[in-house]
Amino acid sequence: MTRNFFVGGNWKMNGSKATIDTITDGLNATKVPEGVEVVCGAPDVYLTYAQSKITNASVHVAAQNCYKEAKGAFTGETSADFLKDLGVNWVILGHSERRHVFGESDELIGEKCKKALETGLNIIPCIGEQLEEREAGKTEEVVFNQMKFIKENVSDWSKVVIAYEPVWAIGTGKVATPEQAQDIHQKLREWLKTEVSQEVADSVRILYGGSVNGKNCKELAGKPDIDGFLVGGASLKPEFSDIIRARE
Ligand SMILES: O=C[C@H](O)COP(=O)(O)O
Repeated sequence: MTRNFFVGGNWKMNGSKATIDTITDGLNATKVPEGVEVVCGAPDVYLTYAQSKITNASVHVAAQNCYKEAKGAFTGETSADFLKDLGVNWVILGHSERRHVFGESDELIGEKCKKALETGLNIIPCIGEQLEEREAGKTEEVVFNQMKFIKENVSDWSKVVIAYEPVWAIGTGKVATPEQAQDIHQKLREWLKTEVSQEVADSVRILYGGSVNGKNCKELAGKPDIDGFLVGGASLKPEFSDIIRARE
């Protein structure tokens, strides 16, 4: 089964109109290989601005989070319905910074996945172990448990792209080795086969995230169960174009 290569950028809480102009100029000038999907997670306040600047038909805009309710007294939150209304069809959910800086639980992330899918969005749910958990030999236990809460809330797997991001590799410059990443990706695919179906295990894209850059992307992209990346820091830089073309 061929899974189209997928490159997500996560700008996190970075940017300004001026820097978005530079980033989107780069994206618009990038020849995205056929079949490759590119989605960039912009801060909410810049979603419409980023959309207005992207002319490359292969590049789409994502939100970095949304809430589990459609509307109401939830000051400061963004609903999946708002995103849909703006024509934003992708949302990153359960990023490690949402989990560990803002204390989002597996339950809440599951509810957000459910609501976003019901609203018609495509979702990029994120999972990944912390350093102590890896060192304690608990990586599989942690990521399978995170997957359980996602699975219980997924109605349509064709709208899901999973991002495996070991927390110790995020923003640290300490990338997982291609073997470490492949090992967990392959185990996640096995888990999907057992817990969901062979078809879903074969078709769902599993991205790697954590210190991906223009130099290390090719070797990671060569691994059979790595279907793309979720890129933080390097998605703000010109090297993001090299990552988009990592399989060439
Ligand atoms: O969502 C992206 C990840 O947090 C990776 O960030 P990074 O590429 O800066 O390590």
